[in-house]
Amino acid sequence: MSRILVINPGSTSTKIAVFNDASEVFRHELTYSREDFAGAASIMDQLERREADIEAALANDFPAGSFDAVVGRGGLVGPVAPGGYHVDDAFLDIIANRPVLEHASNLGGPLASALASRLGADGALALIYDPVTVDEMSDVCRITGIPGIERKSIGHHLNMRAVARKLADAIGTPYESARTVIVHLGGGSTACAIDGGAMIDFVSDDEIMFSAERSGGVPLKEFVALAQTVPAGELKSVVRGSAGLAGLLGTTDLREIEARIKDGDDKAALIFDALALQIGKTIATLATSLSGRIDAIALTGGMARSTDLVAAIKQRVEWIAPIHAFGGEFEMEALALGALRIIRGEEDAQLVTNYL
Ligand SMILES: Nc1ncnc2c1ncn2[C@@H]1O[C@H](COP(=O)(O)OP(=O)(O)O)[C@@H](O)[C@H]1O
Ligand SMILES: CCCC(=O)OP(=O)(O)O
Repeated sequence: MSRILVINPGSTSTKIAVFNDASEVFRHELTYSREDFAGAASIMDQLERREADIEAALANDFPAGSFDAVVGRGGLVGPVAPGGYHVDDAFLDIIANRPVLEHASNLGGPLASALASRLGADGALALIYDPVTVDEMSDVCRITGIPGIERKSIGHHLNMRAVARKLADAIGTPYESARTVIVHLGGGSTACAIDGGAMIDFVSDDEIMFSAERSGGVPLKEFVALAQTVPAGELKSVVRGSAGLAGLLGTTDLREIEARIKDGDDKAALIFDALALQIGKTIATLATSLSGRIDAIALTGGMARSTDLVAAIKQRVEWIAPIHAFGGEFEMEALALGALRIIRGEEDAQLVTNYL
């Protein structure tokens, strides 16, 4: 039996789980407020506190030597192939000194490395799996109208690939030959088109659909004008954090918005309709990348738990292909199963230096 520690750092939480082979035997969520990290100038400054909290949460049940592998969600390391990666010095150097973007998932690798040393058995692996910057985009999908600006494949690859496999099972088509569109709907929303097992096109959280707290795509002329009025340090929060449902309706909680609609709030109803429309437009865009030949579409992430939102999206785009909802995320399971395949030798863990 192999024992695997799974770590998933988010902006306000660290989710941890322990798996004995493929069976989850322990799960815990450590939550944080803004004040907890008030003294942390960068994401990496949160490392010590998060590491100590994970060790404390595991101390009673899992002493030093307990784990064969520690696998983290992460991070913005740069364009790499899908799969598992050793968290080695080169990986840690990139994440600490030149990540693609500041994001909580950058802590996944450093936490996996530190905890494999402290709690791992002899030779325990420190891994990440399907990092946020997996890139399989086809060349034609990268092009924009501005020389030097290319579209990027940055988002929820880990959950999307796990859901794509579930979708393939649900429709009875091998994952490797299914043509699907997968949409992750959460704090940030991203989406991809899959053909031949590869994510050949990818829509990031700043391109089309807005989400709970991110802007999606906006008219550039308006944005350039706005950018001239906002201090440089505050611009990021205009598109990430204070945007989307947070900016439009003052809450990131879709359940609260649905309650407002039931109470007769017309503005909430309009924004909800716009949310479904923008998600539908994202799906239609990716349908074009698959030349319209699509077996099925999957909706996942927290917002895919909303039956009303799923119905509103279906109404817009079910003409493209059947739509399946997989509410929530499957990241912990995906990380554990990826690590297990590596421990069993069914898959090789790679080195980021092979790509970067
Ligand atoms: N049962 C539900 N019904 C409607 N919306 C939900 C439900 N559960 C979660 N959500 C919404 O999903 C969004 C958060 O998605 P999630 O994937 O958990 O986010 P994160 O990106 O932070 O992990 C929020 O807008 C939340 O209100
Ligand atoms: C940075 C890309 C991945 C992402 O947006 O994750 P969250 O929605 O968890 O912030």
